Amino acid sequence: MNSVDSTSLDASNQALGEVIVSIKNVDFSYAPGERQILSGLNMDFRRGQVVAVMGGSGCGKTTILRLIGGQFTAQSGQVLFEGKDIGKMTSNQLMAARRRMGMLFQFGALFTDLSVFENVAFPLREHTDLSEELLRSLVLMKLNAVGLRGARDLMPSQISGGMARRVALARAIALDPPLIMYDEPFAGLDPISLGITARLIRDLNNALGATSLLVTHDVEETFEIADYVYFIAKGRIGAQGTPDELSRSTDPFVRQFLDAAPDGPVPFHYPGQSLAEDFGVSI
Ligand SMILES: Nc1ncnc2c1ncn2[C@@H]1O[C@H](COP(=O)(O)OP(=O)(O)OP(=O)(O)O)[C@@H](O)[C@H]1O
Repeated sequence: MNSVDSTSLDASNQALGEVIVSIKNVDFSYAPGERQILSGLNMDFRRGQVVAVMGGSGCGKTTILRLIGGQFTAQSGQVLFEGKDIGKMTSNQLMAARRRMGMLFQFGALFTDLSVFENVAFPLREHTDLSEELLRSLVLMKLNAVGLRGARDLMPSQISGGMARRVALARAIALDPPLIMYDEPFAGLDPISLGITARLIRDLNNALGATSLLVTHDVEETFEIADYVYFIAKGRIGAQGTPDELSRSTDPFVRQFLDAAPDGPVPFHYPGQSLAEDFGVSI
């Protein structure tokens, strides 16, 4: 189903940065005997790249972030972060690894009782012993990078949703993480804020020399900023390639996403009983 032939992929891979996260043959379900969410999943995330993970609702995109963050462990296979198996780390090693991962969760919730400044300062206060002066400079630099240095003293209730997302972004990069994970960074944003956030994700990634992993449904913005895109289907990779390669793809699965078709290889209905069984009628 892959839209890219493997020979050209191998050749282009050699010119790319080193792999920072590697998912190797991962099988995962949330509990024994429950539905298998991921099966035989393989993915690589390379330094310097913005990589998007897309796919139908409930296909396991957020689960992939949780495996990388070590909140859950795969039943088989490996999730390697900077070459080390996340699933085999001690809690101290895992904490150290997490300090090297910036996370922006769905709707990027801020601490409502802390100012914009203190929200961004929070991870620095938690994880470093920086002097107040140095901390102030770092926070203002991060706020400057997202265009909100002037908003430092405002409370979350005093800023717009788009601004709040940018503060959350500044907080996610406070510790200069080599890996930044975004879960639905564009959810609920108006088109202008959405465009600004997308551009910021790209620009911050370039400025930090980091790797950004983006779980999202917004094809247009994502294809503008991503270097590489994985489409997940049935617990594994349904298609992968650069935005250009995927845009030219004739694969029905890829087309369903790009053309926003309601039904296709990805079914509209979550698996369940038939209509006849639920409504007691023969259809
Ligand atoms: N903690 C959990 N325990 C049990 N099942 C879960 C848990 N979290 C998620 N699931 C199930 O795992 C599947 C994958 O969920 P996940 O959140 O990874 O999907 P997703 O692709 O991110 O979806 P969406 O795009 O709708 O956010 C879903 O069917 C969900 O119901």
